[in-house]
Amino acid sequence: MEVTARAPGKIILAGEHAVVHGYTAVASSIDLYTVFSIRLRSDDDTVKLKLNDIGLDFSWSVRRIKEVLSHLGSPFSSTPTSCSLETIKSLATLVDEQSFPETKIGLASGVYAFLWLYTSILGFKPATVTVSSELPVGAGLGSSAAYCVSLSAALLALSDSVKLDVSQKGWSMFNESEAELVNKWAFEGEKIIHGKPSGVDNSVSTFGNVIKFKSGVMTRVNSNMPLRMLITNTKVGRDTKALVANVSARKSRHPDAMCSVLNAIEAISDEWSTIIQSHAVDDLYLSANEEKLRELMEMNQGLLLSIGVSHASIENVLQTSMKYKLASKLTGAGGGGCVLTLLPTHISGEVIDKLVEELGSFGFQSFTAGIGGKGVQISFDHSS
Ligand SMILES: Nc1ncnc2c1ncn2[C@@H]1O[C@H](COP(=O)(O)OP(=O)(O)O)[C@@H](O)[C@H]1O
Ligand SMILES: C[C@@](O)(CCOP(=O)(O)O)CC(=O)O
Ligand SMILES: [Mg+2]
Repeated sequence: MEVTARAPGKIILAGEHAVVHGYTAVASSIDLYTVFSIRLRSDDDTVKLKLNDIGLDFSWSVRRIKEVLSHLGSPFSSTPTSCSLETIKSLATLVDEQSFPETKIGLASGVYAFLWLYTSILGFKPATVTVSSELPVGAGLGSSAAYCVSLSAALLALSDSVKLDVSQKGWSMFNESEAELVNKWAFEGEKIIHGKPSGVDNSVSTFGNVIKFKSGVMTRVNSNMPLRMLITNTKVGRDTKALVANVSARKSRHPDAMCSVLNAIEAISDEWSTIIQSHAVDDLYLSANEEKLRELMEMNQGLLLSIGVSHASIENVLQTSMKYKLASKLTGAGGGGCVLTLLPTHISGEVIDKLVEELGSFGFQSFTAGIGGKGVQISFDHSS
């Protein structure tokens, strides 16, 4: 039997970075998924990991994994546990032995997260594990969270911790307490990749839809507004962990100024959630709300620039969309990656095409994605 789990990426509508410091963010799932498939093996004693998006394959013998992690005793745990620094070092040994290419070393933390979640949830069972994603990796659309959520979901489906109906056909959902367990394990994985994640990305990937998130607490937001965003990938590589650390360093250098900025970002998130929950009584009301969101995006972006997470490529997208009277803001950690441009309902397809073409002339790639769909899902294939 093969177990497959898929988890969506996300856009942060308002409040990235601020949310790491306990201020509110509003985020939505998007219909681009990361998919993990796991097939347990009985023919040999290896754990094989195929990372299709980055073209890397790994193979560890169970004996070697046991040997390297022997200081942990038995890593099986029914409750989500954090990976210690000492254990990360041991996991790095396992990865180094497979001669990880120097040019892709930034991706190694994802493999550490894999090894931690795998051995913690499933123990030392041989298997073939494959991951592939529709999300750009490291571009602000929450690929790290979708990776950790789909991996945790597939592992838990094979463990004794959750009891799923494996005879179900097609995609099925976890119940609330199972989803909560998936989310908690995924957060432990995100910690390995991000250092200090807020938890907003794994929560929206697990539960889907639109959420408000503050100090580790998620609230579901009932969006009643048709939201359309153009997502532009600047293709400038960046690393969430480094950007989050830079913001924290700036906060300790300028605590009062940063506190004011983060408070202002929180006010923007709160207003976002109020606006999208309101019911438009007519077209006039809808365009007035769209205009408010446009201004909130402009303000949020200005504040993100002030905390040091914008980038020349992001500013280029802002300037270009401004020519079409459209507002944009970075999404995720910034420093490159993806930018959101709000597409109001009245805008014509022709204008969008022209904007996409102009953005394309800089080497950027723009696309739209469905906003606010389901969270993590699981499916079982008995044919193999
Ligand atoms: N499909 C994938 N295959 C391998 N690693 C992945 C994949 N998706 C995410 N990752 C891991 O997540 C990291 C990117 O996370 P991050 O810097 O937070 O960017 P984002 O979450 O915005 O895409 C990568 O360096 C890698 O370790
Ligand atoms: C910057 C931050 O708010 C979002 C990071 O998103 P991403 O990994 O860049 O997709 C960090 C966090 O909330 O953990
Ligand atoms: Mg991430």
